[in-house]
Formats: sequence, structure tokens, C-alpha cells
Amino acid sequence: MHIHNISSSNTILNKFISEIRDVNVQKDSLRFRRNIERIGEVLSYELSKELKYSVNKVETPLGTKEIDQLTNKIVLCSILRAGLPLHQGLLNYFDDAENAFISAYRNHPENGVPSEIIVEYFASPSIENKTLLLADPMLATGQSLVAVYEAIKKYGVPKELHIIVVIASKEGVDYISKHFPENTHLWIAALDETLNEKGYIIPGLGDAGDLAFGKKL
Ligand SMILES: O=P(O)(O)OC[C@H]1O[C@H](OP(=O)(O)OP(=O)(O)O)[C@H](O)[C@@H]1O
Ligand SMILES: O=c1cc[nH]c(=O)[nH]1
Ligand SMILES: [Mg+2]
Repeated sequence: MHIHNISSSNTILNKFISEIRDVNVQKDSLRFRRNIERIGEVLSYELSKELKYSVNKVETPLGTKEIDQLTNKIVLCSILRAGLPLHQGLLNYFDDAENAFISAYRNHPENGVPSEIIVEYFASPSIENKTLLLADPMLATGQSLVAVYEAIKKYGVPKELHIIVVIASKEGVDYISKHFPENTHLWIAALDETLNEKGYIIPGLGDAGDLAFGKKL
């Protein structure tokens, strides 16, 4: 797996990541969603450097100019719920992409430890021979992403696969590295050390879905 940790150098991205982590700032759900979206935009720009381009002529009012244009056929697939603002950020840049949505949530019985991943809803175009961007803001144990990857296989075999994550745990990165093809690209905006006993990323940010959309039963 090719791992791209884009916070390894200092950029304005630090501000967006710091705001989604900050226990006082993250309470503003409008700001939280918009920051996730902004991080999606930054990740899109970085990822676009790995895509394919071919020369195209553009007519201006005063002449013509050759500009290399993206040729990848992109399908943008996000994992509900927390993936929605990240999806919007990616779509702001890859505005010609086809779109897919999949539901996946971690079932927390009484002891709070996630026991299984429930994948129920899936709406997708064919992904055969296309560039699949799989987006989820949190990569904790990695089980959600792997369950989604298994479910998406019936929609075809993508030519390229990019996983886009805001905060990843080291354990999650190791886990998905073993379950995705070797040529998969993983784009992460931040990498955290560990998980707690309930499978939350430490220090992480808490529950991304709840922060974006409110608590669920
Ligand atoms: O790597 P994992 O251990 O599988 O955890 C990561 C998953 O947890 C979160 O979803 P959650 O189950 O909280 O659902 P939600 O988006 O509805 O809040 C997150 O958005 C990932 O999908
Ligand atoms: O830390 C975590 C782990 C999974 N899902 C979240 O939203 N946060
Ligand atoms: Mg959640």
C-alpha cells in the first residue's frame, strides 16, 4: 500500500485538523462539517497529482492554450454517515465524478466495544476499470473499510483504488494494508498513535458521525 500522510509538512491543513480535534471548537457542528469538507478539498488536490492527464486545447476569447486535463473516470464512494462532509469536499474538486454511498456502522453492544460492522445500504454505479475513491474520515480498527471493500466488489474491479481518510490510527493502517491490494493508495491528513478499549482513536477527535450530525440511538 502506498501511504501518503500529507500532514508530514506544515501547511494550513494544520488549522483545519486542530479545529476538528479541539473539544471547544468541534462543538460547532456547522464548522466541524465545513472543516472536514475543507480537509477533503486539500486531500483532493494532493491526490490529483497521482492521476492521469492528457493534453487538451482550450479556446480563450483571444486564442488557444494546451492544458493537460484529467482522464481518470472517477467514482467517489463514501461511507455513511460521517463520510458525507468528506464526500462533499472531494466532490467540490472532482465535480465530474460518479457517486456511490454505502452504509456501515460499528455495532456497539452494552459494553461499548464494537462487535461487528453492519453494511446495509449500497447505491453505486459500475466501478469496473474506473478510479475508485473510497472516503471515510476515521480509520480506527480498519474493519469498516475492509467490510465496505468486500461489499463493493460486486460492482466491478476498479483500475485504481484510493482510500481517503482524515484521521487514521497506526493499527488501522496496518490492518487495511493486509486486506487491500498492494497498489492501493492511502491518503491521510493525520496519523495517531493508538486506539482505546472501545476502538476510538486516541487522541483522535471523538465520534465524527455524532459531531457532524448529532448523537444516534
Ligand atoms: O475503523 P473502524 O474501527 O471500523 O471505525 C471507523 C468507522 O467508525 C465511524 O463510523 P461509525 O460506526 O461511528 O458510524 P457513523 O458514521 O454513523 O457515526 C467512522 O466513520 C468509520 O466508518
Ligand atoms: O475515533 C473514532 C473511531 C471511529 N469512529 C469515530 O468517529 N471516531
Ligand atoms: Mg460514529
